[in-house]
Amino acid sequence: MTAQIIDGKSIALDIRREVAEQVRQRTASGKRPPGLAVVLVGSDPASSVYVRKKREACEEAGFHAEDHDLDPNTTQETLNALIEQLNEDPAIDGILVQLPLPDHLDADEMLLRIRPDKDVDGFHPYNVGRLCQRKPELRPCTPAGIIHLLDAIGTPYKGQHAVIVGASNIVGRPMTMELLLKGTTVTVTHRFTGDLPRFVADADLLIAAAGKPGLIDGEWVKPGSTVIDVGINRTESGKLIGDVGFDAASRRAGWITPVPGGVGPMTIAMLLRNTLEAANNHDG
Ligand SMILES: Nc1nc(=O)c2c([nH]1)NC[C@@H]1CN(c3ccc(C(=O)N[C@@H](CCC(=O)O)C(=O)O)cc3)C=[N+]21
Repeated sequence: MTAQIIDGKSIALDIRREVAEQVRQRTASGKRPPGLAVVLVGSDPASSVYVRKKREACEEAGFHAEDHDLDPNTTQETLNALIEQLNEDPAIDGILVQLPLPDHLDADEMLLRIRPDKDVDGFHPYNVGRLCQRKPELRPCTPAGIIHLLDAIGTPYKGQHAVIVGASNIVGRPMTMELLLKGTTVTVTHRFTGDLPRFVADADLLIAAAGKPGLIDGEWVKPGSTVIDVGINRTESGKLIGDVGFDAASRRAGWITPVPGGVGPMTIAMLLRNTLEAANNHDG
């Protein structure tokens, strides 16, 4: 068996075109364009690449995009003051503070200060809680993007066993809630799970989000299953690879996402969607 490739890049482009069209309609009817503020503290090279991609996507969609590049030594007080200013700014619908923050800054403290209706990452405790309550408002971008991909291939969800590898706040935990909402049976594995191969072998849906290159041997994958690889790891030669051994996995799976060109572009498409949604909510 050879898995069919889930073309996240192309599905993401469709969404971006759709968002751009809706932005055109908004502005044609006299409304302001959606506004996104992207805050980057320091200059971690990987973060800079992602932030640049987000900013480019915003411009292409016709958003008002603001860059706030802060010094790596920025204090919590300065960051708090910037968030306060963006919370009050009527031209800004979404605030994204790129993670991870430098070690001296507290991300949880920062997230609490973002107005929940501007929290386009879906990381504020209010939005986390609403998703857990089964009443999602702004939803985390990567899990929402994965659900979009799974819907696109006609995933039946109910009666399926999803195994999520990695329990992070940005992917594993919200992904668990999204799949529960769909009626899937969910197992979350993490660094203390023994016998990972046993769980992987039972997964109809495998969501690999550990951020460890090649953690999952493709030979463990259940035949005919769907494999979603969220890992983005750069090898010494500069190549991007996921958490799953792609070649062996694609001989066994029914569907598989590539890295790059799978989940990554969907994350950005969902960020644009969330920002448009926030803008629509802000107009009344
Ligand atoms: N507050 C916050 N929100 C985030 O959404 C957030 C974050 N912090 N910190 C870092 C992670 C990572 N992330 C990615 C977005 C796009 C690609 C992406 O477009 N990847 C391309 C290739 C990228 C490349 O060439 O390096 C792909 O997979 O095809 C990847 C990763 C968002 N994140």
